[in-house]
Amino acid sequence: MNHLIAPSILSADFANLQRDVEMINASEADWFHVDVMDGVFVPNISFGFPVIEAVKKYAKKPLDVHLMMVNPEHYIERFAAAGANGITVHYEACTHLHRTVQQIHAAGCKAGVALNPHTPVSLLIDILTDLDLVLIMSVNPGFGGQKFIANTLHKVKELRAMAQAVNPNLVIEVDGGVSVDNTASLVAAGVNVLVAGSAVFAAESPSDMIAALKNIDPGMVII
Ligand SMILES: O=C(CO)[C@H](O)[C@H](O)COP(=O)(O)O
Repeated sequence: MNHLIAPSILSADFANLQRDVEMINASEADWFHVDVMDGVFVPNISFGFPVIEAVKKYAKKPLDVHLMMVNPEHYIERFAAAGANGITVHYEACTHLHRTVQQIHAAGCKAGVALNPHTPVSLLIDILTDLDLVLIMSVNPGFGGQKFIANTLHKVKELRAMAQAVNPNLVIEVDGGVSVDNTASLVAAGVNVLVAGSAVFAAESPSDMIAALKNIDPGMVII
């Protein structure tokens, strides 16, 4: 599949949230990426159900909800009810990851697992067939505007090779420091979904930047 773009509303202007949501609706973006931070799993607090419900009210594209929180299994059904189409939990936050993935599917959502930069992709081998998506964090989660960690490219390639045998339709997503400088390399390595926050919202024209990220040709890059 062609790669998808998921602008992260963490970087949106919350005083003008409806405007930013409508900009994404009208742009070439494919999904909305929604970052939930609890102040425990990550050293930041973002937003919860009311903001997701507000985005859902205007969004015309799927909501990809990334839970950076401990005990996500306590809240799966509420995130689904708030409007999530896909829910991603962290490997590092789930003691019973397989059960939590089943719970996400039972709530009617696509199921994803996120890996922090230090977590090897090989740890997912026994759950890969159950997943719709793996999110490889390319920064330490908690804040937008950080520098892309270059080792992410190796992780993407390794995961794509692992998935080829057991789950060739696995969606690989990357989040953190994504920009026009690394998009082609990431797509060439096997990424399907690029999350971009500050690259989009700090651009002079966010919708033009979304188009630029979307239309990069991975064939131009040798990695
Ligand atoms: O949530 C994040 C980190 O936890 C992401 O980095 C954020 O979604 C994207 O921001 P940016 O593109 O500015 O790195």
